[in-house]
Amino acid sequence: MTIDVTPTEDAEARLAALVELSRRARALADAVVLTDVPESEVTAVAAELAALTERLGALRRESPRSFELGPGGVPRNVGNAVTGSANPHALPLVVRVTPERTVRAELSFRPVHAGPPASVHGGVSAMILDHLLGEAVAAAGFPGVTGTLTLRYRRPVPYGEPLVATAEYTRSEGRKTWAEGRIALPDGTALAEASGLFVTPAGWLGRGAGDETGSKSGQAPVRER
Ligand SMILES: CCCCCCCCCC(=O)SCCNC(=O)CCNC(=O)[C@H](O)C(C)(C)COP(=O)(O)OP(=O)(O)OC[C@H]1O[C@@H](n2cnc3c(N)ncnc32)[C@H](O)[C@@H]1OP(=O)(O)O
Repeated sequence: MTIDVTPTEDAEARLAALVELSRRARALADAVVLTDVPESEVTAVAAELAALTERLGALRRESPRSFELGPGGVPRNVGNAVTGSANPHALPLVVRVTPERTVRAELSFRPVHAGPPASVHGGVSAMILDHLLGEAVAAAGFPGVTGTLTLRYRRPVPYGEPLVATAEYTRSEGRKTWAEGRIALPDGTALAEASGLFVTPAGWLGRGAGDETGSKSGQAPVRER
């Protein structure tokens, strides 16, 4: 995997502007799903948005930014659909690895994530848990891609309320690694639970810290098996 940019002061300032643009785009999406303004106003705003989209499209990349090194050599993935601060689709989820190598994220879904009345679409919860389980296997030294993901939806997941998502590695066998996770209320009441099997692609084995496809790319070093 190649690294997109060498960070410079200008690149960081430009990224900060993209992060702000993404934040405003998220607010726009929520405004779209909640607006009750008259049709004429909706039509006028749609026309303005078309013009803005054209301005942004004047210079286009082939794909969103991927893994890259930020200041201090810290890996990041600002274009990621779940965690990317420069991707309007992302919450963005901020994932922390605990000293025990479990992972944890505090999150709050928004109206744009609605599925059933007053609650979050099950596929959106699955997306968050898929990512979090992936972070858990990576934190344990067994990075991989999702092979299977199983969810149990225990209670409706609300939007607009603080929630906590956690996940942990459970076991590994050859290139297969299992993890479990959940989205819960702050008091620990589980709303959605997930278990998943992740497969380390054969091409990732034998790569560790310092390899171009290892830690430099933001992918955790692969543990000996
Ligand atoms: C720090 C950064 C953290 C980032 C976290 C990111 C989390 C996001 C995770 C994702 O969303 S990844 C995107 C969704 N997943 C994919 O796109 C995966 C697409 N599938 C593939 O690329 C390949 O099918 C895959 C790498 C999963 C397997 O291909 P292989 O050719 O390596 O599998 P192979 O046939 O050699 O099988 C190896 C073992 O895995 C098992 N296996 C393979 N695919 C499986 C599967 N899908 N489900 C369960 N088991 C599977 C297979 O049975 C076998 O088990 P055994 O060793 O016991 O025989």
